[in-house]
Amino acid sequence: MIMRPLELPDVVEILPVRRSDERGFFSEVWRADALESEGISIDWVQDNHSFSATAGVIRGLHFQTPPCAQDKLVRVTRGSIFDVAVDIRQGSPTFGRWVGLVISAEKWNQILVPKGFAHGFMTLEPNCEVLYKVSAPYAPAHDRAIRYDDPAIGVEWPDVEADVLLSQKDASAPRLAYVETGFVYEREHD
Ligand SMILES: Cc1cn([C@H]2C[C@H](O)[C@@H](COP(=O)(O)OP(=O)(O)O[C@H]3O[C@@H](C)C(=O)[C@@H](O)[C@H]3O)O2)c(=O)[nH]c1=O
Repeated sequence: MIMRPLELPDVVEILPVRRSDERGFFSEVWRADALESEGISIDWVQDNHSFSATAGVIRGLHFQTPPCAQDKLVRVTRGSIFDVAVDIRQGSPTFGRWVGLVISAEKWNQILVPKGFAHGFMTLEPNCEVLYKVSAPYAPAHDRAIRYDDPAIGVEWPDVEADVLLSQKDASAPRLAYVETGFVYEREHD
């Protein structure tokens, strides 16, 4: 597995190796011991799978508040998405900043979005299947959404020449300034 840090510290792109032969391919998509040697140790407790039928579907920006916060490891087995993580840790030097990258079945890459970040994605084509692991179970009372187009965050969503399609929850989500995220930035020890 190749690890590639992104512009926001702690958000990481992971590139699993794909071993191909005449039958197809085999790939280790998560391996605790390999990631532990990179300083990443996470106990996953739930696997999610979502399907979006059209291009332009936006899900997000979502997170669960502490103590039900979730790390997420996201990958795509069909189609492609523009995936976004936003730093929502109060006091963080990068609070409110976002990072985005294309995750696709073709690239076979993954993004690790840690606790303290809101997460969302836009489908870049029809029929996208997104799979992700989370480190805490779904807790509806702690589930929060932030507006995908909050100007204070300024995510540059790609132009996919399709109407944006949102859930009702996401269409009425508040801006980050009005959300109590519950995350406080902890400076790393020297
Ligand atoms: C997230 C979740 C939803 N649900 C239910 C609630 C609802 O009836 C239905 C759809 O839920 P949502 O509209 O919240 O689904 P969706 O908008 O796809 O939410 C997801 O978006 C991405 C960006 C994330 O990061 C995820 O953590 C999650 O928040 O599924 C579960 O049963 N378990 C879960 O873990």
